[in-house]
Amino acid sequence: MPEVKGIKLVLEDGTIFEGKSFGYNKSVAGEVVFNTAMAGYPESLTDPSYQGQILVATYPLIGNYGVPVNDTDEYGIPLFYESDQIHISGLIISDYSFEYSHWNARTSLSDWLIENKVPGIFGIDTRALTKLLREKGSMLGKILVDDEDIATYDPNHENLVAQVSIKERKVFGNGKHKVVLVDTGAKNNILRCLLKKDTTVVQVPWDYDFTQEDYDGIMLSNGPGNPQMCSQTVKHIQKAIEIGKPIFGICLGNQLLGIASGGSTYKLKYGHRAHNHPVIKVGTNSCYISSQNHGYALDNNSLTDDWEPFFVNLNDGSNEGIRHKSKPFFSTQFHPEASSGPTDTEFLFDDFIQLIEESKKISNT
Ligand SMILES: NC(=O)CC[C@H](N)C(=O)O
Repeated sequence: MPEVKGIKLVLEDGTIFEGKSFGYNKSVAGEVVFNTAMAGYPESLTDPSYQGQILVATYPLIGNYGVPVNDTDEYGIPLFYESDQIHISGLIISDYSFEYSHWNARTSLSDWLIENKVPGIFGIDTRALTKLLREKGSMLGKILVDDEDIATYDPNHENLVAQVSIKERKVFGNGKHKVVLVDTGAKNNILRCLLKKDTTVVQVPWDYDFTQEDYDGIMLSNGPGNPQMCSQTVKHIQKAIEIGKPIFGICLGNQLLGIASGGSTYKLKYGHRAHNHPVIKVGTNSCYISSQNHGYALDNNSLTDDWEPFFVNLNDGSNEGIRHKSKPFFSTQFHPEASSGPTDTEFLFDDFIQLIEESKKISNT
């Protein structure tokens, strides 16, 4: 790869951070967001919810464990990645570890970024950058190589879900509960968690009318961008609400279930991207530490009469999930499948299967 004279991050407010390249030397534009997780960069970089975003890792040393081999499980699902490609547009870090060591490392983070044509900058004061993003909110930005300039790009004006969703219906496993996974950018760990529970998972594109399937439950996945862009998925969710079989939504799935039931969303100032967000289960004293990655939130006050907040964020009071007051529908804004992040709320997959079992019993009587 040709050497570059310089590489910099330019924010929409004009702030410039100069650094050194350790990825592919290409200029890109997108939304600049930060994640405070201490580990899990292979999972974050391949999370489809980051489509269109330039990611700032606040943990000061990145790259020390390389990136993993691309082995797959018995269903052909990658064991260590959340999708088949890198979804971030660029990576901004403080210190890059040129040495790496891990039992399953295949290559270095730098080589992986270069293979995938994704730029990376190190030597950035990520503390100063993050403080700025916290004060002013997430900003658009550009990674510029040498003296090049490119147009600004706001990913939230696009239907990013259509870019990352699978194109064809796909079936995994052969278990007793048939779950339709509505893929608006699904992370692989949602599939893995479902398949551990004696399910057959039918993964379908974001705009597919899944109500035509003979299913026991619906899983609404995570996904990138502004939830208001997914009106086609919302239309099908409204049909599924009428049908009445169990529905479980995660992250974008929470926002879409909320919109389908009459609620509204808004953009958070700088979003939640971390492994340590405390959420309280409404009506209890139970607090869970959760993995999160979202820039939008459902407005707790916009929920319609049949719905109530399920979880609330203990840092800022924002919505972290909803549930129907009488029907088997619930969702979370955080990631119970984690990957990476704490697995404390994975029990929600058991709750979902239990709802499926109860609903099957009722329809058999
Ligand atoms: N991880 C997700 O599903 C994110 C949902 C949505 N794109 C947001 O940023 O709020």
